[in-house]
Amino acid sequence: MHFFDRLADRIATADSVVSVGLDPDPARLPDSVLDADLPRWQFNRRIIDATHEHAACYKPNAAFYEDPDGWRALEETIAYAHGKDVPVLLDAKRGDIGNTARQYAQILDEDAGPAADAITVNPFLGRDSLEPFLQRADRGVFVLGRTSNPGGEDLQDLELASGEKLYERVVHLADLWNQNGNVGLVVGATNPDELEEIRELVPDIPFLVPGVGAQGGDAEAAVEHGLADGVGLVNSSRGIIFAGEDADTRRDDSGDAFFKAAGQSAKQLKQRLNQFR
Ligand SMILES: O=C(O)c1cc(=O)[nH]c(=O)n1[C@@H]1O[C@H](COP(=O)(O)O)[C@@H](O)[C@H]1O
Repeated sequence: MHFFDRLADRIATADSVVSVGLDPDPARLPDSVLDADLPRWQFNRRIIDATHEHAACYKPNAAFYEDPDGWRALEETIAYAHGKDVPVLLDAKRGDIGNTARQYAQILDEDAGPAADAITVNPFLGRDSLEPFLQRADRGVFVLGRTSNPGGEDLQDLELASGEKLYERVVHLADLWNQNGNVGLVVGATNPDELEEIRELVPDIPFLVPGVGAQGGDAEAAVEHGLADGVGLVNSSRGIIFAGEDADTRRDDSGDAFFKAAGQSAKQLKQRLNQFR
């Protein structure tokens, strides 16, 4: 089954386009998980328990798992999310020469262990760097289009000789690369004008829209322009997983209040986004 069909099913089941970002910064974990064998896995497990009814997908960012314990935590997390019928979008922003890209793409391969259902990729190295991902028709490939960070404009807004901006060229290429119907675009909620413009350029491609919550992006624009035929994702990471981070809650041994706050935050974001769907 194609990734975007699976995602559409999940969006319908959860009545939600919320992507819950699993970015378990070790410096911010609550005391209740610190004694566990794998604190990041214990943290994610409790976040998933608290939020799964409201999650269209989980988006672990690979940066928070790039050490031996981290990869174990990530594998457990992917398997657990799948056990709750929630797809996993690995935010790894991959992009390298073909020979290397083939290795990176193995994270989409179930033979090698719990596999991500989709991945974010960086288009800077061009089509061959993305080919090993694009050819996996059953997996989603989200190409960075216009990112949410302030420095995104340094390169992405550059005007080419053709008069197009660089991000517009990337969007056009992503459309060409979408021969298997598995390409999405990453467009930050902090750029509502670009969101609207990119949606006009590619009416049929689902977006992953990060930047609501901690980065202060525009939730209404994220929904209005992020969805293609009702399919797309609006991500919040810190705004959900650390919603319970006041000093008392964080030190509480049971963790109950901490994780309850994450569940409430995911539910509130779902309800807010649903007003605009
Ligand atoms: O690809 C991404 O998900 C991404 C692209 C982008 O333009 N901006 C962006 O914030 N992200 C990721 O989305 C998440 C946002 O986290 P919060 O700011 O905590 O909600 C992080 O994992 C970022 O790496």
